[in-house]
Amino acid sequence: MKKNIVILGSTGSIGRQALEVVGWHNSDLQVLGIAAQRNIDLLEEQAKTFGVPYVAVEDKDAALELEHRLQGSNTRCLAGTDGILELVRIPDVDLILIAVSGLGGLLPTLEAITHNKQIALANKETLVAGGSLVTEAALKKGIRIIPVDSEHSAIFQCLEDTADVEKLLITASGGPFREMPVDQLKKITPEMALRHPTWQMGDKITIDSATLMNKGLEIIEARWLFGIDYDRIEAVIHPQSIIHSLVAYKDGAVLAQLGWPDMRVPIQYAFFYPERKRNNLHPLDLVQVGQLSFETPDLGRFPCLRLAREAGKIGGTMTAVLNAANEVAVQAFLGHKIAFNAISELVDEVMNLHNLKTGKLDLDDILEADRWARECTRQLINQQSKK
Ligand SMILES: NC(=O)C1=CN([C@@H]2O[C@H](COP(=O)(O)OP(=O)(O)OC[C@H]3O[C@@H](n4cnc5c(N)ncnc54)[C@H](OP(=O)(O)O)[C@@H]3O)[C@@H](O)[C@H]2O)C=CC1
Ligand SMILES: CC(=O)[C@@H](O)[C@H](O)COP(=O)(O)O
Ligand SMILES: [Mn+2]
Repeated sequence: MKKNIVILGSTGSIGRQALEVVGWHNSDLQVLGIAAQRNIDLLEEQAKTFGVPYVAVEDKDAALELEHRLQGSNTRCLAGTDGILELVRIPDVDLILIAVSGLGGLLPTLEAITHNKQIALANKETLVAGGSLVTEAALKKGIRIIPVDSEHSAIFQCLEDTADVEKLLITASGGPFREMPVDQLKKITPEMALRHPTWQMGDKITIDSATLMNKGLEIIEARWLFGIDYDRIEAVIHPQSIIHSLVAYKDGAVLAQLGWPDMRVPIQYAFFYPERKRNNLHPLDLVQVGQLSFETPDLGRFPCLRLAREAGKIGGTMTAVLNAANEVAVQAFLGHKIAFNAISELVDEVMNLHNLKTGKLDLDDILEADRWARECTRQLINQQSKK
């Protein structure tokens, strides 16, 4: 019997690769739903190519236009966040791939858990902002979240008994500015920061990789996925991106997962877990790779990594604030409104201004912290631009 899947964020980098994986395994996988924010041209094409019965578009005007275009076809169009949540609830759906960017992943993830759907999670912002809420809900329902983020997929594949784990070692490429003199960092343009050395990804995560916020977010993501405390999660720079992460055990053994930097591998793994399927990807050739090297991250050069770890340790609403401030700052940088180093400065300032809430958080606490931090970051950006 085919596995019925829904792909949220199908027009993005992960979503497009996920559909490629579906194309390799079309006798095992059926796409029942796809969703995006507003790229209706690609959604329409994907719906036709994969015979998808439901599409959802977050932007309501774009949804109306797509609904019009799909009249007379076998595809039904749903609109807005409610439409995306409706997609998640389709009774026959077995697995939801959450591959939207940003906090837009939180509500669909919670909805998927409520409706007992298996989750393949690419979106890291969901666990950064709402890790306690999401993992508690999943635990209560007995739902296992299969990580798609390459490092977390690697750890998931290497993980035996968490009680025996000494440390998780999360690898980082170091981004395009690993060796740039610190005094030149403020001259970085979005075009320079979008040239990732090893991975082809969406804009937001590519900027996060350049600031190393991505690694900070991934440390928080790992804390929630694997229940390991922050002191036992380390980031290590590995510029070749061949080792996707490692698990060190108390007896001195270290397990790692290796492969070319290609997200189709963790996507396929999550679709078929615990089964492994053959595909036509080039096998890893260690002789061709030649050398694997490692460095300690430079926290002076990359303050975002330090800030993320601090936010994680503070806990409560602070990680939602870190995430929201970063999302707003990254968009402002991409829009040429602020300098590269202003991203970390803004996140730092917003974290300092935040009135922390700790203890058991509900969804409203997280959404309110997110709303406050976005507004605060925007105000700080506006004040700066008036100077
Ligand atoms: N790309 C990668 O290799 C990796 C990505 N990830 C994580 O996966 C997630 C997706 O990344 P990536 O594919 O690079 O991102 P992209 O920017 O390439 O794609 C984002 C996708 O999400 C859609 N989207 C954005 N916001 C919403 C929303 N509110 N509601 C519905 N759809 C929305 C976009 O639609 P539209 O096209 O209409 O704008 C698009 O389909 C991120 O959280 C990222 O951190 C993790 C590891 C690797
Ligand atoms: C592919 C993937 O999982 C990304 O999160 C990747 O890790 C980004 O590269 P960096 O290691 O440079 O952050
Ligand atoms: Mn990653």
